[in-house]
Amino acid sequence: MITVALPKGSLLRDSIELLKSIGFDFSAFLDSSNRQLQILDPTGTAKALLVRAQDVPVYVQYGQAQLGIVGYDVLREKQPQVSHLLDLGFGGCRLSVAVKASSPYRRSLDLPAHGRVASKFVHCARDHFRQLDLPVEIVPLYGSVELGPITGMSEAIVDLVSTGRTLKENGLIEIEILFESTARLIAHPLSYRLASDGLDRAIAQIREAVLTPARS
Ligand SMILES: Nc1ncnc2c1ncn2[C@@H]1O[C@H](COP(=O)(O)OP(=O)(O)OP(=O)(O)O)[C@@H](O)[C@H]1O
Ligand SMILES: O=P(O)(O)OC[C@H]1O[C@H](OP(=O)(O)OP(=O)(O)O)[C@H](O)[C@@H]1O
Repeated sequence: MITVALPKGSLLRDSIELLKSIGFDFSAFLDSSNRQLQILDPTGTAKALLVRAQDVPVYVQYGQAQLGIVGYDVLREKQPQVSHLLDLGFGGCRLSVAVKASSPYRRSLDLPAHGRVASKFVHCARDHFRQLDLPVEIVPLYGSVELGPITGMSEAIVDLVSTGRTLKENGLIEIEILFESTARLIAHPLSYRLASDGLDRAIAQIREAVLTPARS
């Protein structure tokens, strides 16, 4: 029995579609009335756990799930001890620095020393400003990070940008990209090495499905 940890939110639909293309059906997680956090595929050969995006690597690192699907951004932020297997190609976004469009800042180095930067990605943000040798205070938030500069709580944010619509509608502009992100397939290192429970076959099928443009 293979167990896969799936992220709630933005990546869920594409993750379920990908697994469906290799014969595992977890579409019950897309039903808004569903409250089950663990479901069996109808064939009884695989199980899925529905977890918060940032918790996917936790279940994989500790071996409760042999496989997981998670954004590269989360892997950069959390640095979990998991095997990185495959870029799945969906969930494209980037981690960027953004400021109020009306501010004078046009690159990270324009920000004032000891200014505040709000982010859900505190480690990535800290690393970015440390590399620039610019001392800033990183203010940890859990969401709606754009409110930092809008309310005057912070000069800047480090947050995910995809279409750019959220920034635009909140009067912010992107001034620097830290890195690009897509969804990744990760594995529990020991399970991957032992290739137990048909894991190698499932990984090969996922690889094939990702390389084949049209999924059924
Ligand atoms: N706007 C977006 N467009 C495309 N992919 C995104 C977007 N926002 C986030 N992602 C990707 O989806 C993953 C999950 O993001 P999502 O916004 O669903 O959850 P979250 O808000 O990070 O998690 P939680 O709600 O548990 O705090 C991110 O780690 C990223 O890889
Ligand atoms: O560039 P866009 O396509 O507008 O997408 C970017 C938005 O998506 C994510 O927010 P999410 O929906 O996860 O909300 P939260 O992080 O604020 O909780 C991210 O934090 C941005 O706010």
